[in-house]
Amino acid sequence: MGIIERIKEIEAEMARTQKNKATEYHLGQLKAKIAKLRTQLLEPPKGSSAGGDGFEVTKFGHGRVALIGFPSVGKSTLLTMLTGTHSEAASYEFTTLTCIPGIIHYNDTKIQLLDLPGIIEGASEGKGRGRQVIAVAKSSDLVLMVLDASKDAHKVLLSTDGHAVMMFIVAISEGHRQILTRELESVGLRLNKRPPQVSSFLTVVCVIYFKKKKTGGISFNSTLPLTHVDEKLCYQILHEYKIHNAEVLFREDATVDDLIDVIEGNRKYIKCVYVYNKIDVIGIDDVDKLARRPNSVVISCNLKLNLDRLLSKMWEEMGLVRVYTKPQGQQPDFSDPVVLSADRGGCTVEDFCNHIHRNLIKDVKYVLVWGTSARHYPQHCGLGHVLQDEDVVQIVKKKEKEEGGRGRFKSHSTAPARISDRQKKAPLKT
Ligand SMILES: Nc1nc2c(ncn2[C@@H]2O[C@H](COP(=O)(O)OP(=O)(O)OP(=O)(O)O)[C@@H](O)[C@H]2O)c(=O)[nH]1
Ligand SMILES: [K+]
Ligand SMILES: [Mg+2]
Repeated sequence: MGIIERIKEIEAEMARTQKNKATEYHLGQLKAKIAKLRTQLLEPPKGSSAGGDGFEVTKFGHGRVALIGFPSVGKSTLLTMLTGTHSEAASYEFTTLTCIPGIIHYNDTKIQLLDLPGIIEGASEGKGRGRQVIAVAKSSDLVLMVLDASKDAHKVLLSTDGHAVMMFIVAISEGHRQILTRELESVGLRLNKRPPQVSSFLTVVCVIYFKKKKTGGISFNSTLPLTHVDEKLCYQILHEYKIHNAEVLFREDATVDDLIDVIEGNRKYIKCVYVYNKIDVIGIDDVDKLARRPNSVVISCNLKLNLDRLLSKMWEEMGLVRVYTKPQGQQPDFSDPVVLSADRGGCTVEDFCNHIHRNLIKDVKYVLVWGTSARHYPQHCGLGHVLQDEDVVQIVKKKEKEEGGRGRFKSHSTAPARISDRQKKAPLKT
């Protein structure tokens, strides 16, 4: 039996099983079984070498954004509008068959936008080009889920005397949104969710702390009463993964799914903006409703409506931090920022230095910072200081004397002329 058939069989068993206290453990175990199979499904088939199907696009620029959606919602039209790179658009479904990259130039950064084939229910199991598309989505920093606003049809039934008696709101785009979210979730993508286990050396936000051990059995603890998972269920899930020695600490009232995510460890937490296209063909009241949904932007490619708002929302969600380098005695080059990201690589002075040159860090004495992250201008900062968008940084090296030091970065400072202008925005930002 193939992996997909086994998943289907377990899903059927879960559907048959009534949910109650007695079946809770069994259901948890089945969930873990499915998670394991789905992970297997994503592994590339043995003996196949990647390549040749038009989906391997080299990463370019400061971030990558993928256009995901059902066929004919306007993904290719949008790529052409935002990047100027032509991607074939037509009224028939599956016009696009591969991955088409374009570049958005925004705020002195370059963002790679990827047009992709439409995906449908079953994509994660390989329907259409589903698996390739999902793999590209997983490699992105942001997903734009494109939805067809015109598919949200309202149907009003009138009684004989002309009064509305019943109103159906057939929200097809909402259905599509749920299907796509499910498809992406089933292969380990988590949209707009906080990871249950995040630990970097700076922030430790752990919903579940989980660590495999060599010996000592399983220690299960929680810092608060749990309503979804108990010790027995946790043991059973771990057993399913053949884990017999581990430390598990629940810091929040997490679910079985969260626990499985932590054990699998291959989940990708990714931001998603819902883009409702084709608002030119629906009424203003419906546009208003869609626009009020969380993380959503309404647009029309045909009428070029609200594309600016989409770009600014995209920028906001990507959380890119532009830092301008200021050589001593000179103005920074405001057209050529070092671009950092809190999610990828970090935004500290150390990250900034490593970005310029990997050997630079050992020569740095301190840096001078102008901008919203500084309390006063310029602020002397160490390597751990966290930079913010549009900060200006001058590096002061250890060996340099106050006057006449060698190299690109000399000590002594002149305030950058444009900074006062730029920082007029500062009080708004902090
Ligand atoms: N009314 C309206 N039609 C649009 C808009 N944007 C795109 N379309 C039309 O929608 C159809 C599909 O557009 P595409 O850009 O090919 O859609 P796609 O999502 O790339 O489709 P596939 O590649 O087949 O998945 C075309 O006929 C477009 O002209 C819009 O803003 N309003
Ligand atoms: K199309
Ligand atoms: Mg297309």
